[in-house]
Amino acid sequence: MPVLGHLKTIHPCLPSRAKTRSHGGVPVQRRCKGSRSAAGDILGWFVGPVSATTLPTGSTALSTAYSAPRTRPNCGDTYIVPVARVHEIGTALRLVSVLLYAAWAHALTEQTGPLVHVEAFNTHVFIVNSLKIARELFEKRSLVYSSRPWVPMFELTELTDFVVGQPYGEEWRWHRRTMDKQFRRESAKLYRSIHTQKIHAFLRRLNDHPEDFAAHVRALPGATIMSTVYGYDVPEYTQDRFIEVAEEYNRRVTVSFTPGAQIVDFFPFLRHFPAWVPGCGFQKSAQEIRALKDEVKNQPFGYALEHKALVKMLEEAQAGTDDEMEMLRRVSGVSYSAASDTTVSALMTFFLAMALYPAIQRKAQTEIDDLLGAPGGKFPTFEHKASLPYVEAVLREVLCWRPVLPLSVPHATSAEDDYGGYFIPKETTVVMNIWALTHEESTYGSDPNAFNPDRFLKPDGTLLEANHTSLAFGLGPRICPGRFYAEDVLWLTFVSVLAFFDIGKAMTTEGVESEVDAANPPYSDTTISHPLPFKCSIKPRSTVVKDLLGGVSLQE
Ligand code: HEM
Repeated sequence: MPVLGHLKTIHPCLPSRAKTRSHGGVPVQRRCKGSRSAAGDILGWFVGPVSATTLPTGSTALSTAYSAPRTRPNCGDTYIVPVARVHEIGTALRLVSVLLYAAWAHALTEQTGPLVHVEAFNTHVFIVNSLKIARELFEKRSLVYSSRPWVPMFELTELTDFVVGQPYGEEWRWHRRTMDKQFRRESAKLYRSIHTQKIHAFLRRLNDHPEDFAAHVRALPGATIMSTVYGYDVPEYTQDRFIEVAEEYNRRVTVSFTPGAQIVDFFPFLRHFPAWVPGCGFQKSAQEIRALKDEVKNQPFGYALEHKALVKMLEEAQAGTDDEMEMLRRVSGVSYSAASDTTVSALMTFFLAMALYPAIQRKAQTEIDDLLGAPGGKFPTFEHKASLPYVEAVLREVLCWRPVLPLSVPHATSAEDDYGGYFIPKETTVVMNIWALTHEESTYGSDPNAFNPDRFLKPDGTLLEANHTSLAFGLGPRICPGRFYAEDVLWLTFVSVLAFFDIGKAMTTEGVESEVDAANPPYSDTTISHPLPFKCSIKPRSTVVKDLLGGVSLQE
């Protein structure tokens, strides 16, 4: 079989300029003595840098790699990986994408160095695995490290309409200021009555149909954000056009932007070719995504203006110029995409963790019961937040144990830089490995892989000062603007579910608890990582709870 390409992973530290040859301004390292020939079997190749078991399936690449034991590669080794035994180019490109993920996954383990360089098809990616370096690059040197990589599919699908895809510069600043204004800590508090209303409706659905908990979880963040941004109430239990389009947009964007998923990612000149040219089917896909994006941006915004919804963000739109109106359309348009899937992931991790760690669930419930009385007596509210440190610790641990975006959203350099004597060229992709940062033993203790909220508490049960949660939202000027909002939705959902329900492992048909590996439950290897579908048992904690939630009137 022909060899179609090479993927090099360089482990685990960057070469200094003095020690390496330079190729196109980028350091090149010596080849590892143990490298095998280009005719090698692809599985055989990965015995070295990446676990062989991660490769053929792809879908389990990250989760497998988290646990796969492996030996530490020698500092400075270069692994040349042949992409062989591949029958057609599409498969080859997908495979390269899997290889990239697998290489990144490898970087997730503590055996690698604090900074890893991966190169594929002349694309250079630096992965930051240490909090110290992350703070240095993304915070102290934020002028250089706050842009986004240029990806042909971003351009073709006009992702740069949205703040998340915009390069660092004036337009991004303008969008970002508006976003920050609407979602900063104080503003986020204004949306708490919306959260309360939507979360109470969610509890009622959970009570009525616990077996459909995943569907209820999926609906909740969308309902809160649509109400917050557009004053639009998503109808319950029925198909909704705004939600359908936004979900379809999210799905298409996720699939299309998997690294290497499109041939145009490797051969950018193809973006100038029309869709009918063989191999340019990505053009049709890009056109469909553009149409969905326009719908996401325009339709609910039109609704809000038509109904004169006095939503905070849109108050300014009434008197805005055309440019300001377009900016508001975009800023509100990105909110659903950014808020929904991310929050769903964290909510699902919560249900999973509670099913897997019953003692922790009991401890949180005891704290709540001590404050509110017997289950079903009272609804928890934001007023109770400061008195429930253990619940807050559960929230922090959910976000750190299985970070929603394990590799964040890629950054890019807007100028060349030297770090620790190593050269990082302009327009290099730089990935903040949130997973590695939230599993650093020096910060999180000796067993960072266990679900253990106590790591955020002092011996007297009060919370540690440092807000570790924020790492799950990134660092520096591109830190998630929706973090306060998201934390509010998550906190009230967690505390309410714990107050009213017991979550346990699902029973098999034989009546025994189904087995899940508590230390390493399977997750998807997508940019936003989700627990793979699982079942659990959800039961009201008392008949009082059942009656309370079954009642027609729910507290606002
Ligand atoms: C659990 C929920 C969430 C998590 C874990 C999360 C995490 C993140 C992360 C890691 C980034 C990338 C930061 C970077 O590039 O360094 C990000 C960006 C972003 N998030 Fe969130 N997010 C969540 C919810 C939300 C919500 C609710 C909103 C809006 C209301 C939001 C809006 C955004 C936007 C607009 C960006 C792009 C910022 C920029 O490029 O300047 N996110 N988020």
